[in-house]
Amino acid sequence: MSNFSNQIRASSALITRFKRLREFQFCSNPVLMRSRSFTTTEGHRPTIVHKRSLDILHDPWFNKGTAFSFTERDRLDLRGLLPPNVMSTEQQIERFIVDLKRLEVNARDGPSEPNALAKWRILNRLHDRNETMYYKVLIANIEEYAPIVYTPTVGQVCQNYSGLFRRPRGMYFSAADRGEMMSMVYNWPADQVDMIVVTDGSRILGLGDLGVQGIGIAIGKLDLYVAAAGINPQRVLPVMIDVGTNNEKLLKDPLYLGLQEHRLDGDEYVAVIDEFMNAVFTRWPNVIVQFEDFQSKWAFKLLQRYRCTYRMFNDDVQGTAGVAIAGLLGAVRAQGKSMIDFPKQKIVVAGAGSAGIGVLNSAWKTMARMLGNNESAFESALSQFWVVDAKGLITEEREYIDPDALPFARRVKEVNRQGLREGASLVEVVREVKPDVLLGLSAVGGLFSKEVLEALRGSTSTRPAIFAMSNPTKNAECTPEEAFSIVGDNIIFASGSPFKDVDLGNDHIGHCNQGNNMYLFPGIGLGTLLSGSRIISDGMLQAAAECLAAYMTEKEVLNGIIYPSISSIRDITKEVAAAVIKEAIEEDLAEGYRDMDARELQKLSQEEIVDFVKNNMWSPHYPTLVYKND
Ligand SMILES: NC(=O)C1=CN([C@@H]2O[C@H](COP(=O)(O)OP(=O)(O)OC[C@H]3O[C@@H](n4cnc5c(N)ncnc54)[C@H](O)[C@@H]3O)[C@@H](O)[C@H]2O)C=CC1
Ligand SMILES: CC(=O)C(=O)O
Ligand SMILES: [Mg+2]
Repeated sequence: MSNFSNQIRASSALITRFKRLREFQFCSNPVLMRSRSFTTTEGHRPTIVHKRSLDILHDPWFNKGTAFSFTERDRLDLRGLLPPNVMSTEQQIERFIVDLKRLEVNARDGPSEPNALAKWRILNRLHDRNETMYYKVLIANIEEYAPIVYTPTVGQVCQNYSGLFRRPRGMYFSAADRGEMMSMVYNWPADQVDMIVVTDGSRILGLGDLGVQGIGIAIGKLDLYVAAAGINPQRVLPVMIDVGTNNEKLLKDPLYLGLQEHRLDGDEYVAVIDEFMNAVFTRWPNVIVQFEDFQSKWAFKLLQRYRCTYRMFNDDVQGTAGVAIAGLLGAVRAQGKSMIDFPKQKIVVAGAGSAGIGVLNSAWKTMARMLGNNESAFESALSQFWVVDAKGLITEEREYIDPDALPFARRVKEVNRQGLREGASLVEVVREVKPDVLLGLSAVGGLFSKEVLEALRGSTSTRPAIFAMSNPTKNAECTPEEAFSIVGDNIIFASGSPFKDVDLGNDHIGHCNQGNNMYLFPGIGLGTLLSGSRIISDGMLQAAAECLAAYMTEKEVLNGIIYPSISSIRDITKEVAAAVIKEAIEEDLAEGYRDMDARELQKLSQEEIVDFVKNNMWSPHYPTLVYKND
């Protein structure tokens, strides 16, 4: 034992001497000295920790794994608990990425779905070991790994969650917890929570009711909050409200992790959500709650119920609407027209659920505003939309129309004049209307069939736009290959989940945009947090959408690029957050954040607001740790 200790001490003394020598050489080289400030934790204050030894290694927040320095290992009783070689962060990441990539090399037929799930597993395990490194990897490789932690793979993760579940992440409130939620929220270790993403699992992406397994989508969205908006990962909380499931397969599955009873409904359901909202806002009065993937039946009702009382929004209704508006305005510009021509666009929407109706309402209001914002402007704007759901074209003749879809039901006489009728099929509608835009939020993969796309060739637009926005990939209404090959090279194409650009030959690229609410929700949340607004107003949401629309340059939109690349998501999120703050200030809603009170906020210029946002975005780095026993 003592021999062994002596050996360790001797070799570590040697290593220390070698390191000092290297440090000396390093310090005497001014170029290396400059670059050093980027690679060490110098300049960051130490973090006081109240644990040592294995407790540190098992704590993903403090853990640095093989990157603990020798002095730190001594200080924190870690000596002997880690392999002796001290790695830099860069080395750690390289080792991790090599492991991740090995899967691709080994896969017989190239990257495949099981591969994607395996990547998720590896990333998730990294998250459990070392959160700092996890977010470093995610931020540095966002284009590659957003499709793993978010759509499309997150859909598969939710479908398989019972099997994938390892360490718990987030909180679960169930129908069985009624009356207990107020005390339960205190079981969460963090005294401060900035962002909650909550789902009841009733409509996960386009995959339907996945019950308790829907927690995966809340986790995925919050990963983007950290990576894109720089929300501190110690202050995010994924939440699953398990009120049962109507998915018969899950009800019978012996491995299912949730309540095996049918969903609560009516007043009983609302009482559970009310109790949850009351509990979280009591413990964390400044938290922002994002509702995610609630079935349409409840999405609108809960939004109306809470939006004037709590800091909350519904991402599927409001985030999607903003992203769609930005894309629709981009599509107008891509035709070489001014945005103000938007009210002339003929738009066919397939899908009248939470997402479709959210988009329609927002597009209607945007057109009406451009036309003068009066009664006749609203009336005239309405005539630009044709809505098709599972029963076909919605007209006033329909026996029951969801109240949220009612404004968009076409007059029967009017559609008759157009050669259409109640329940007309999508292909008939496209053929007769000859729309500028065909937008899908139906959750039906392949809905934009060959016939539908052929009908769109008759569009009166110089540059028809196709938005196949349903997720995940297999639920997209069509693929970009289908769209470009059938409708033509000149179209604008966007999809909810990522697809590769299409090679059109002759050095031409058919650009595939990702039209996903990920471009807005992180900025809406961050902007609300930093403004200190108690609610999220329509104006704040509109400002977010306009900011995204204006982000793209004229050259980009003319090339068919209407959304930014995901690699710039941190930058676009910063701009969106600043736009949200500016609007909150203008509407007199901003109450300030920490040292920046409402009056100080009001004095900031546009650039200063952007700097304020930037300075409050968390970035992953290892702080120096110091033990303190109290
Ligand atoms: N790209 C993005 O950012 C977002 C995409 N979505 C996607 O939108 C889809 C729908 O979401 P929700 O509106 O909440 O779902 P939902 O289930 O409430 O609505 C689906 C709608 O599609 C209609 N529909 C079904 N079959 C149809 C058919 N054959 N033809 C035309 N319409 C049909 C239904 O009648 C219903 O109105 C999901 O796949 C979701 O992933 C949702 C939010 C954001
Ligand atoms: C993107 C998203 O929120 C959805 O598909 O539901
Ligand atoms: Mg969603």
